[in-house]
Amino acid sequence: MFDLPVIRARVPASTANLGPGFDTLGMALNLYAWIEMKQSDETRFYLHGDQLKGVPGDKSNLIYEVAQMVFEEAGVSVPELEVSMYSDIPLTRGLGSSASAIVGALAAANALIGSPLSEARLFDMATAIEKHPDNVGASLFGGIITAVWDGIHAQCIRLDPNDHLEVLVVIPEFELSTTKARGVLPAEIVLQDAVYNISRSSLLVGALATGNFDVIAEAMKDRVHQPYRAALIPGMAEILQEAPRHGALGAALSGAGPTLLALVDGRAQRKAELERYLKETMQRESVPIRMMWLKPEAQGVRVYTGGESQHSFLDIIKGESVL
Ligand SMILES: Nc1ncnc2c1ncn2[C@@H]1O[C@H](COP(=O)(O)OP(=O)(O)O)[C@@H](O)[C@H]1O
Ligand SMILES: N[C@@H](CCOP(=O)(O)O)C(=O)O
Repeated sequence: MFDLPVIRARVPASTANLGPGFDTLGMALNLYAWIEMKQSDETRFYLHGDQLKGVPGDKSNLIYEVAQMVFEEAGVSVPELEVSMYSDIPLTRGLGSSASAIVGALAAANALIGSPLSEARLFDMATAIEKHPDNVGASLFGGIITAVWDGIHAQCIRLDPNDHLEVLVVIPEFELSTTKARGVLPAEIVLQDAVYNISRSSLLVGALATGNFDVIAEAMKDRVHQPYRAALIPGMAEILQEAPRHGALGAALSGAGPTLLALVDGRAQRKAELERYLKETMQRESVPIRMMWLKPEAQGVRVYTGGESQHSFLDIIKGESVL
């Protein structure tokens, strides 16, 4: 019965939209979740680290549910699983924790049964579960992706991130679910706003593809979702407008928020100024935050197929070489 291998997967966090690319642009970040999955006689979850507090440790866990979708699709039965997980990706903050769980579960479950499903099929399934392709595409393929979904199939083009691109994230100490942040959006937008966003989103893809950073401040502006979501995040409207004056290439809400993100040219000398500006602005708004310098992650989900190890799961992920 227990003839299936032990699967370990490392999945990157992601930031979606990058301003104007609502539900289409995504970028993987060098912040990760790790999942170990194996067949078991009884379903058990081992959830490690501060970021997974409150996540269910039974069959209602998203990872178990998504893994079962893979088995069903492939026509195999693996009803009981042992899942260990550690994550550095904060939950419900706009850094793609749900996408990382979905992509990690899809990739691990598929590998567990010998990878019968193609990457393209996993992308379709991930998008159908998450409902938009931006985060899941970035976690699956890494780099920067520009994606479309027709309700059945997802397609994307992946760009290698420019080596000089760095990302400063400002993570408020409160949760904002994607469902709530989508609930404040209007059902329809006017033509001028559509043109405003299409032109900037296209410019941004061009800028990121060519390394022409000069246009990024303009290219990250948005009229489709951020103006509506700004009411949910004190300090956001000011930061999006002013961050370029303090050393950012441009700034945006990360995904559905509440995290704010500044793109930065790593060669610039104004990182301390930007940090100070962001900290002071959020302090003035009485919003506790933490800040993190990140880089775009070129690699998407990485899957390791192995056997039982004499090392503990946490030791294994700390020293990735023994994966
Ligand atoms: N490892 C996980 N296991 C189970 N559920 C998870 C996991 N990670 C995230 N989730 C689910 O995803 C939700 C957060 O998703 P969402 O509101 O889209 O925010 P985020 O921007 O972090 O993706 C959590 O409240 C939880 O229900
Ligand atoms: N395009 C989506 C992205 C949601 O990202 P998340 O990381 O907040 O889940 C949206 O803007 O609603």
